[in-house]
Amino acid sequence: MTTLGTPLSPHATKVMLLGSGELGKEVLIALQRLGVETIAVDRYDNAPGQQVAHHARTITMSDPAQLKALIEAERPHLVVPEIEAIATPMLEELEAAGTVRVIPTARAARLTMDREGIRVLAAETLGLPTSPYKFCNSLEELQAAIDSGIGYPCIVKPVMSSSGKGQSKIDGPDDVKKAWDYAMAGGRVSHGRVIVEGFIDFDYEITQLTVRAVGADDQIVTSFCDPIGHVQVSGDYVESWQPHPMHPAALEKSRQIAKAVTDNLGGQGLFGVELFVKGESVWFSEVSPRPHDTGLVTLCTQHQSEFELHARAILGLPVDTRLRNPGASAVIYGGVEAQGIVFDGVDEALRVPGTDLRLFGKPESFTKRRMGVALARAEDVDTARHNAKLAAGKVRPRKA
Ligand SMILES: Nc1ncnc2c1ncn2[C@@H]1O[C@H](COP(=O)(O)OP(=O)(O)OP(=O)(O)O)[C@@H](O)[C@H]1O
Ligand SMILES: NCC(=O)N[C@@H]1O[C@H](COP(=O)([O-])[O-])[C@@H](O)[C@H]1O
Ligand SMILES: [Mg+2]
Repeated sequence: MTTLGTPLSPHATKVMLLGSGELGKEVLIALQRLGVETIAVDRYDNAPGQQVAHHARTITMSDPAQLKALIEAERPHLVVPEIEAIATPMLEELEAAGTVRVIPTARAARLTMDREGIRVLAAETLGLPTSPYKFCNSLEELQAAIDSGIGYPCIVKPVMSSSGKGQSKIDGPDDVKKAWDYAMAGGRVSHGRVIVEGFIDFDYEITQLTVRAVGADDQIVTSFCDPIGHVQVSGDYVESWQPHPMHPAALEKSRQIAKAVTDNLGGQGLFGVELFVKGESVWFSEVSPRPHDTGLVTLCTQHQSEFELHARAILGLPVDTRLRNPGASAVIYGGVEAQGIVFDGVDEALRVPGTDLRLFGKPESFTKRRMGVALARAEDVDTARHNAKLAAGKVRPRKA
């Protein structure tokens, strides 16, 4: 049985988000609606989620001492990682000591914190199909890995990074040094280590949202959302849509892979399993043990968005993953480097039929920082994609 309390009272159900960007903000809103007391943590003040939570805290989440002190001071019932760059070994310690429950588990947060833990688990422990890969600590090791089997083209990424930061494609020997230098500059936490992956020439890629929630008989039940198709530019998502039509065999394989990975990671919550598909072949790419950026589209397509699904699943509540209607999302980048920007054309954007917007409220804009997203629902995915891109293009961020 799940019992929920009253926020700001001695019997509050308290949830702490570690990372409070656009994805955390929506999880926080879903939790608020259920009367959960929320604590939004991030590395900077006024992060999107901090603007909607009961409490806002700013710390260096990759510092184990700061993380421990905050968790011990706040004593949340659940700690919900929202980004990778967290001192996850400390979360494991606190979970083992019974201080807190980590979503989905502290081990899952540690394994997915960098590319190495999850890739070794998927490819070597679980034997799932992935791109060929190698981890390298220097430019020389990178060149050797490419020469001894990975070949060209290939992709280099810092072991700890996300949203394509520090990622580049290498087409030939001339690109190797540039890719190494770019990776060194682009990781969220500098590690001096990269993964080089053989390039998969896929037909399309999907995110298979997968939920582990408590069923009627108190057992964990796995359920799947409809596949989400997406387009990535420089390793960052720019457009997503749902449902993405798939060959039944490819869908079946995708779900088998998603089940194998999420069974192993365990716990309760929503996962975004990233897969590459070519014909009936499917490769595992990576997994987020939390809502996925491409899943922002579910805000306009599902009865329960990925954020509501996550909130429900972590609280032990039932979930409904059904699609309501086709839809699409299109990203709005900052386009400028400035604090406190303004957005022109919001009215024009919302005149596009079936559209909605999320402007995240990030205090500072960078040219390639995701500042908002346009959402469109429609009779079919093609119309939705067209309208989402049209609406996103009408929003014009600028310096105030
Ligand atoms: N081995 C590969 N072959 C072909 N394309 C790839 C490969 N690895 C990555 N990509 C492309 O780059 C995109 C981003 O890669 P990946 O998901 O590993 O980066 P990320 O920084 O973790 O991104 P995010 O945090 O947004 O998920 C993929 O969605 C895919 O489009
Ligand atoms: N692919 C992962 C992803 O999209 N994560 C989302 O981006 C935020 C960081 O944004 P920022 O870099 O603009 O601060 C994170 O907090 C999360 O919401
Ligand atoms: Mg990814």
